[in-house]
Amino acid sequence: MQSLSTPSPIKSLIRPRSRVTRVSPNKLVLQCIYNSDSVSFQNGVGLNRADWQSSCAILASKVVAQQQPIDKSGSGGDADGVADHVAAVNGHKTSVDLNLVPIEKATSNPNSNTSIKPHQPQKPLTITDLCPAPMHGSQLRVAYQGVPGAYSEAAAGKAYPNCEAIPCDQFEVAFQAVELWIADRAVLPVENSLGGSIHRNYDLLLRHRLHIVGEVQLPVHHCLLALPGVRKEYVKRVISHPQALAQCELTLTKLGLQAAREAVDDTAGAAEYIAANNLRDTAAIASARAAELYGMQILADGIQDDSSNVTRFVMLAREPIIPRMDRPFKTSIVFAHDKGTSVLFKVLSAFAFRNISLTKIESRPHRNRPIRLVDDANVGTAKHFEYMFYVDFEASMAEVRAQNALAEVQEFTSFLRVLGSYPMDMTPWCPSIGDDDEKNPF
Ligand SMILES: O=C(O)C(=O)Cc1ccccc1
Repeated sequence: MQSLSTPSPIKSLIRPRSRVTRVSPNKLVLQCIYNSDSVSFQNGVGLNRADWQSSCAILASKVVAQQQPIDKSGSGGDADGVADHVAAVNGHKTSVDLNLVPIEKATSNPNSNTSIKPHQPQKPLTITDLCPAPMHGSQLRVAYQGVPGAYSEAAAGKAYPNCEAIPCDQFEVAFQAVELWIADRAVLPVENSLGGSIHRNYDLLLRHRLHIVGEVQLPVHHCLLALPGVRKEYVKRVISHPQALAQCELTLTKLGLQAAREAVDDTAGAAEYIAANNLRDTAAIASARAAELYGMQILADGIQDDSSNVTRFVMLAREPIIPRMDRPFKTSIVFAHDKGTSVLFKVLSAFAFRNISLTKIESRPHRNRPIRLVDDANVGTAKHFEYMFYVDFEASMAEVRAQNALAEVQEFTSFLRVLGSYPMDMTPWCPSIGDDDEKNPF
């Protein structure tokens, strides 16, 4: 049975040396003059793009805050202070003076010198000026890791209906595709309700300067796939993404499969590999769509160990979205601290005292400084592992309480970055098909 023709995934891309900047004619050009940091750039050239985009978020938060009642609780955080809070948090330790100048109308002659006119009084900015009209996914190109039939592809379709999903052979490639303007967004799994966090993507979030602009929670329904005619007894090997293998471990054992488990890059890729190589002793854990795409039969359906198996994906973009307060928002941050006692307690209390709920705390090795040695003449040298801490909390950066909490956290951390402030996925979901009691008698 021939597999359907499917686009081949983007292979590794050359890591960009300089960030590609492309400003569309109607896009405002930020002329950001940073004081004390002595960092300045004109027309979006000079400072790296991510800092420029953070400035957009700063400006946007300032604009949004000016539309919100100012917090009179004495906890500070007036509208004027908003840019400083968010500026400090995004790594700009000084206040930012933003002058917005509209660029010249694009002329027909590309070589004409469309120099920026001196600043003249312009009509007041509105949110629409800073928030390009959503494209509702109709023209969006969305990079994901895997091949067609992967759950990441399904997540891309849930996040951006009618988008053009672009398969990439590695998570890193999906990041680079967005940075190189090959894609407009990337959708990547970050955690699963059974298998836990996908650490690779937490590390990549720190290494790259993309912004989290949304999340989708996707119920994952695993199937055991094999070539037509293959019986379960013939299977000597089961291959799939490590997360999928972990999510189906108990069920595979209960199915009596005496087969070796082998991890591959993605679930649908496992099915494609079996079909392409006509492997009659190998089965894949993948989606029903992968079975259809690669001409495979479903030996067992709904084999995840728990019917409420959900994977959380995040959507990444080159620019942050404007934090709002009209719907439930979540904010993701990453921080590190040098030394000092009970720093973690202080960080958590900065949120607790403002009644902000945390939904996630994840620690990852501090790649640049994995171990800190603390000498004590009396008892020798203590070796402290150094960590980066990722925290998700349920508040929008447009809220004064969130800005104040981060301003406080920034006081006792050596590094703090806002990965994104974005709408929570509130879509109802039904657990995967299957009788939960029968599968989970414990
Ligand atoms: O391999 C895939 O299909 C992915 O998209 C990664 C993944 C694997 C298992 C559960 C959720 C996402």
